[in-house]
Amino acid sequence: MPKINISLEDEQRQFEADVAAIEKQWSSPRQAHLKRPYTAQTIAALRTSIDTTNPASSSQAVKLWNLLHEHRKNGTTELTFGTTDPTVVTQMAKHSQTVYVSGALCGFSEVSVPGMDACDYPWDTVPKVVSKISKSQQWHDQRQRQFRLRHSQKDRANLENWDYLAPIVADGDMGFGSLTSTMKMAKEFVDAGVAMIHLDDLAIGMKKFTIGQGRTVVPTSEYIDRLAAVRMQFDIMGAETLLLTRCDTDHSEFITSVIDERDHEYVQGATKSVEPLKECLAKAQANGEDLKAARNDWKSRAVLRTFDEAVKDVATDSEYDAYITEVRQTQFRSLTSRREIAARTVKQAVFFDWDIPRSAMGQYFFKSCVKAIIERALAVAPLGDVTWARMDAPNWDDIVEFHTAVRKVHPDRLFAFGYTGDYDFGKAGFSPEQVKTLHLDMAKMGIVWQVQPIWSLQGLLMATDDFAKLWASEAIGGYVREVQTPALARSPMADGFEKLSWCGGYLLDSFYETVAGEKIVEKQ
Ligand SMILES: C[C@](O)(C(=O)O)[C@H](CC(=O)O)C(=O)O
Repeated sequence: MPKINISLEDEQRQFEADVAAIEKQWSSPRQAHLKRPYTAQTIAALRTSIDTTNPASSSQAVKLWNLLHEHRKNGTTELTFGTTDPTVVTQMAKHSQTVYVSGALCGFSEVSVPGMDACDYPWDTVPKVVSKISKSQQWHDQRQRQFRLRHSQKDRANLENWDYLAPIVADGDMGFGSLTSTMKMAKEFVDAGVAMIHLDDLAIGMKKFTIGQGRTVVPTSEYIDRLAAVRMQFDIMGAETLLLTRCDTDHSEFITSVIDERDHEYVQGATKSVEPLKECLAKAQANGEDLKAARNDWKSRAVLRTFDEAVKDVATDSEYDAYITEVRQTQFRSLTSRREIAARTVKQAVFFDWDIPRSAMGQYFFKSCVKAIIERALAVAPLGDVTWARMDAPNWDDIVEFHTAVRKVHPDRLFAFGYTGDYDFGKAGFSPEQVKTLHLDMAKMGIVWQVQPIWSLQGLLMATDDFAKLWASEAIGGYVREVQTPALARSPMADGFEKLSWCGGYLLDSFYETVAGEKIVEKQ
């Protein structure tokens, strides 16, 4: 292997130039809001010798950044939906300016063994789908360009000209493993051409929405580390890729560890001396009892409370006032510090044990509230570009409280919001009129990117069901009437249906013609 032929002085000069370029990028209007826990020197030293600092992901990210800022300025919003299918993406491009690749959808349709959205598929599943979609977008852009440019300038006025290169936003879930898995995933996303990815604070292997138990979050410090790992990977690549800091703390019921005192206010403990939950459930299982009922019975016997609530239960009003006033003098108090204040301000002993309720997997009980979500969102905001507080159910007051509080600290913040498929707006107190203008009302709070992530599960399945029924009952007669005729009627130049344009027939011909040396473009 030959040695690298560079003098020590040149190597140093190159390194200093790299550092200066990184610092310049970090102070640009696109990146100036970001705060890293590392220096440009560290990043410059982590790079390879080959310049990889201009990936397609960067131009797509800047396009998205500009689009979202335009919406923020105008009080409007981008509306998109989730898909994994490149053919669907071509039609979205006419109406939406971004595309969403949902992890839930990938878990159903893009894996060898499908399953519920538990993020248990390989970490490169979603990046691969982004790559597929991005290549397809580029191909549609290429074949449209070629089709247009084979027409005279005058004729082009009547041809469609879609922006197929809609920035792709993708689901990075919780990063799928250790920090290095998260970095690898971020790298694959950038290489795939993604414009923005979101990462959340859920615990790996514990993402559960459906079985009557809430979700599990990781400590704030672990959430921050995850996002810092992604930011570092983007920086190593010199990428402008956007990071959407999603927070899944809303309605989470567990936390994996109490290592970070910022979380202590929300951890629940037993306030009665009962047997550990784990033992109670093991006994119930051995006796063939209903585990859910046993769990609920145990919870009512253990009387789960946060430490502050436990103090309130035993203190007089004036004792509690003295306790909470002192607690609030510092923003994040550890349990030890809280216990110490209670010992001084409250006469009665406070029984509180957060180990008794721990699950067999070691989780602690966690009491979610809007304040906890706000604190987490603020803790990670400097590492990211857009913020999303994911909600299990739409709650207008919570939405307003969250966005108002974060905007107080970051007035220019961009926000995202996902409408989960089974949101029951009526049950959540929304009138039909409110739902009609909800996207606009949210836009006014800076929620500039709004997504229906799993449209495929509701919309596409319904459309497919309808068509399958029609085809089975009316065959080609039904097809001609309901599909072919209206599709062809979208001429002139309905995207995809005229002159084999969508299918790339002309592009294919032009490859053959070009190789054969024929002049195919009538230049004006
Ligand atoms: C956005 C999401 O992460 C997804 O995978 O599409 C899901 C969607 C959903 O559950 O409806 C989520 O919000 O967690």
